[in-house]
Amino acid sequence: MALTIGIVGLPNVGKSTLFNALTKNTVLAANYPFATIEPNVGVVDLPDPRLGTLAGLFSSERVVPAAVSFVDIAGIVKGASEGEGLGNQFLANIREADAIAEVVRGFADPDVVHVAGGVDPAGDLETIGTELILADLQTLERAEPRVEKEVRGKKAPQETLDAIRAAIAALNAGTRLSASGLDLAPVRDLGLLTAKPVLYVFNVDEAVLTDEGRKAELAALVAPAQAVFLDAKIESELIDLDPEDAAELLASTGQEESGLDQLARVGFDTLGLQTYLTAGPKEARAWTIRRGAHAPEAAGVIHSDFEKKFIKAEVIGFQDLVDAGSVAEARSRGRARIEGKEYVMQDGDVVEWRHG
Ligand SMILES: Nc1ncnc2c1ncn2[C@@H]1O[C@H](COP(=O)(O)OP(=O)(O)OP(=O)(O)O)[C@@H](O)[C@H]1O
Ligand SMILES: [Mg+2]
Repeated sequence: MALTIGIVGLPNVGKSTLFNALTKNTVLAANYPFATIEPNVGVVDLPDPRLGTLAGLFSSERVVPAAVSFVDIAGIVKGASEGEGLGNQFLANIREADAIAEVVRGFADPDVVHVAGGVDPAGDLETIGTELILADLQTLERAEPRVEKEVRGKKAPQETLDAIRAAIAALNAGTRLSASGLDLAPVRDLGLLTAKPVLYVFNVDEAVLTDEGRKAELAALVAPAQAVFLDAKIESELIDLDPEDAAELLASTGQEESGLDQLARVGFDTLGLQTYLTAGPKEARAWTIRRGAHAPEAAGVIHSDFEKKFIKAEVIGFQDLVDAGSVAEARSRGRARIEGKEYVMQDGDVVEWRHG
């Protein structure tokens, strides 16, 4: 499952700095608005310390973590839907994304220009929220006459047209589609942006990172969506440090976990995803599945035949395996379970599939 997160936000708020830190790439992060024009795509490994442990137990040659790809696009300004700034055509680059990470500026540095005049997280959230709604309205209003014609020609079901009209009404009332309660399945192909889950990344400085009250205020602006607080500039320094120095730098800003690890974790959570693990002499590997997925669906992530010809699975909880020290010992302790089609996967299950 290629999980893709599209990064949006105003110009000059630190999207590319964050993207660089995520991907250890060096895309142009520059102190002027609209530094990014072409979209950048980077694939990031989801950090998972369990894989190293598994690789040790199985003497695996390599470790293959789950991956998340991030897409960094140009900044969006107020009026983008009417062509302000660089317009909103760049949003097309994230139509395929599974989720959106919205970067909001919370850092003060007066040397970094803010396109709307001053640091104003609430105002920025409003601006981007509105532009995403307007972008979806454009998409839907363009689709409506085409689908209407298709319905007349019996090439599309009436239900698609109804869904388009209901979505237009919700957006005109200022409601994001994900909060509209509408069944959006008939319009899935349109890649509507406000239908995607969003998480918010507040790009802040040390003053905010160490101020629990301020963080609570910012989190409240986006609740019930999740908020991650990080300093994109520090994150980009962290990735060049060895683990000890990195931990020290983090601790000095009052954090236990790097912002990037937080982002990966919260991103998975927002999307309702989890991972299960496989291990052998070749590789120890994490696989991305939906929370609540049954065993055959999880097997299908490796190969569609595993799902079609699913028979059963041998499942050992990660901690049980570590405690036992080997699969053989876990079996003799009765910790290796044989599970069938109805089994609901748990995060960190170590699995061996049996298929026909
Ligand atoms: N937490 C931070 N504290 C201070 N400065 C920061 C922070 N994060 C980013 N910056 C600075 O802000 C400037 C803009 O960053 P960046 O180029 O990443 O923004 P962007 O959102 O990608 O902009 P654009 O939309 O123009 O591509 C850079 O000079 C960067 O170093
Ligand atoms: Mg940029």
